Amino acid sequence: MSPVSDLSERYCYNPTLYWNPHVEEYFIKAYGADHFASISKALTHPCCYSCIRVNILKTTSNAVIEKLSMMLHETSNGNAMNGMNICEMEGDRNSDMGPIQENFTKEYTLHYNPKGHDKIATKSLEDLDLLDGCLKHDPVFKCHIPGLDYVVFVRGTGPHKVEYAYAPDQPSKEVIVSRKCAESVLRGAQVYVPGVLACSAHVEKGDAVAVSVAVEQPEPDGKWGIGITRGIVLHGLQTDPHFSQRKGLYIGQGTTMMPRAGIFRALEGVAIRMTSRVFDLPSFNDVLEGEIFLQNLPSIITAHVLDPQKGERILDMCAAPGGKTTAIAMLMKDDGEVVAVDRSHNKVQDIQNLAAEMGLKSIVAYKLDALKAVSRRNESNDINASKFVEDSPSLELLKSESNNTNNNNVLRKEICVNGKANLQKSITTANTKRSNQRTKNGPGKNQVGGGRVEKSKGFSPSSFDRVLLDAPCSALGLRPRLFAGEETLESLRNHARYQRRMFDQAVQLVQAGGVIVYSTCTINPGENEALVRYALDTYKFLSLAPQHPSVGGPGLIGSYNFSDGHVEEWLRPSEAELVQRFDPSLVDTIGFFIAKFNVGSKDA
Ligand SMILES: C[S@@+](CC[C@H](N)C(=O)[O-])C[C@H]1O[C@@H](n2cnc3c(N)ncnc32)[C@H](O)[C@@H]1O
Repeated sequence: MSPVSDLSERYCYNPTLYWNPHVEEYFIKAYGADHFASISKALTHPCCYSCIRVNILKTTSNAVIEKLSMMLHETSNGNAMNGMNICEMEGDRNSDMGPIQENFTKEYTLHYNPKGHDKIATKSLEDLDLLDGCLKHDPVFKCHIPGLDYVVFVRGTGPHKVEYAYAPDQPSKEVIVSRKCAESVLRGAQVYVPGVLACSAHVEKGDAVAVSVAVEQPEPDGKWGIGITRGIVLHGLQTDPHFSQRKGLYIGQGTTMMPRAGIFRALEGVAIRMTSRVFDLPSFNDVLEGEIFLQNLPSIITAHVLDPQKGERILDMCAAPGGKTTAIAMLMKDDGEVVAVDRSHNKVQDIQNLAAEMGLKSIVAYKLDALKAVSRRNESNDINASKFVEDSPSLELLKSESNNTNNNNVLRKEICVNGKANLQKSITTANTKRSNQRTKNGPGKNQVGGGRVEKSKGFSPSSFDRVLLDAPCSALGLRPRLFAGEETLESLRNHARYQRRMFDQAVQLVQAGGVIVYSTCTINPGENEALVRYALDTYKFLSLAPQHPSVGGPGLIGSYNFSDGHVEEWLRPSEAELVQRFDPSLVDTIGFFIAKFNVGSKDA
């Protein structure tokens, strides 16, 4: 093999997804080897569209489309919008994924699949002609599904062949980034300082560098590891860490924003600005903040299917970072109460911060284990918050703080999020002192992200109109994914077990006549259907919602796997119409599952 073709094989993007061997065996049995190989392949690529939820309480889809189009227009005049390049809109898909993407926009096949993979119908999608037209002419366009016109798509391109600036006679300047960093870069992000693991010697600010990713490899002890000490020098030699394994794991080329030493000394900041990417997707970091939210389409649909109404009390059981919570509050026009719980303190803060950024006041967030979401009899506290995890100054005090410090925004955010009756608590002298201190000095570092989180002891039975259980899962369907080896058969089984127990809590908390939506993201075959069957068998007053009026079609029950251009409807093929409306390439999660239950009389 000539050195040049050797290099072109090396400097390309053609990853193999590693699985735990038992899990791989299990999936191959379930899907068949070819189908599973195509799922694996599709997982390593990002969806070629970015999906944006417009905050219609602050702006309109048309205004967002106009602003984004203007930004893209500036891009075509040479000013990059976070890396998006409108000139490449027609794309130069390589043979790897190109045909799949083509299939997605033209046709898909429906399967009814209660047990096996019996194909029942193949349909061409007339709706998609319209969509196809949009894609060709408009890089930014509104979702055509009735009722979802607050969703906007921005088209990206890829995979592209990147011309790495390597000179065959000398080692190229290179950077290795972490897997998490690479997954973000594939979705449009820049390379930030903490993501850089290794770098060539003598790299200066402004150098062109080839960017590759270190993916976990099997180690002799049977575990997975990357075997790189951060800061290590790359020499462009076979002896470099991961030299041979990095073949086919190049995600683009970029320009260093600081010299090598700076990259490993700095705590934050952009280390490399990507100039050529394998996938060209826009990054929305700092773009129209508060007006738009980047969110996968199935997540948006989940909140939509819950169909929350103004004035209602809604529970979001595993809520962080708050994507669906904020979607629910927006659909309720911020009128009512959205109770968002998560078991992680920091993640509850994320919910609070997001709610504040989006200007939503109807959201209250608590730290709570969803497995204990129903309060015990003598602890019933539908004031809910039992105590603050961190100090909790009164609403009035927070207001005065916000007027007196330089970090008004952050504090105002906290007031917005926590500004409910239950915040009006007595405060201790110590709290007052600390708060006064903050008033004087401004909030400390810990407060900047929103330092107060309330703990809940749970909620009274039948105290919610609707409950969303966005159950924790393997998240195996999220794209792009460069490593899947951490999931074991045991962990897959555990997810299923916990989901059931959480569902039991949801059933107790929702009132008769209410709604439960169960959603999860996994490619684990049969798992989601098993929960639905368990729910219907155990709770006779539950029924699968036959219809979702605001979407204008039959209910959204089932999952769609589009790895090879096929959508699979698992439970109710007669209700597949809504899925038909999707262009599966716009669905950026493989195997997302949503089931909506109507709650009848619990006495029955
Ligand atoms: C799939 S994510 C939820 C995503 C979220 N619904 C959204 O749309 O932004 C799962 C979340 O469940 C939380 N979680 C896991 N186990 C939990 C438990 N026992 N109680 C409460 N939250 C839990 C995790 O901390 C994680 O934030």
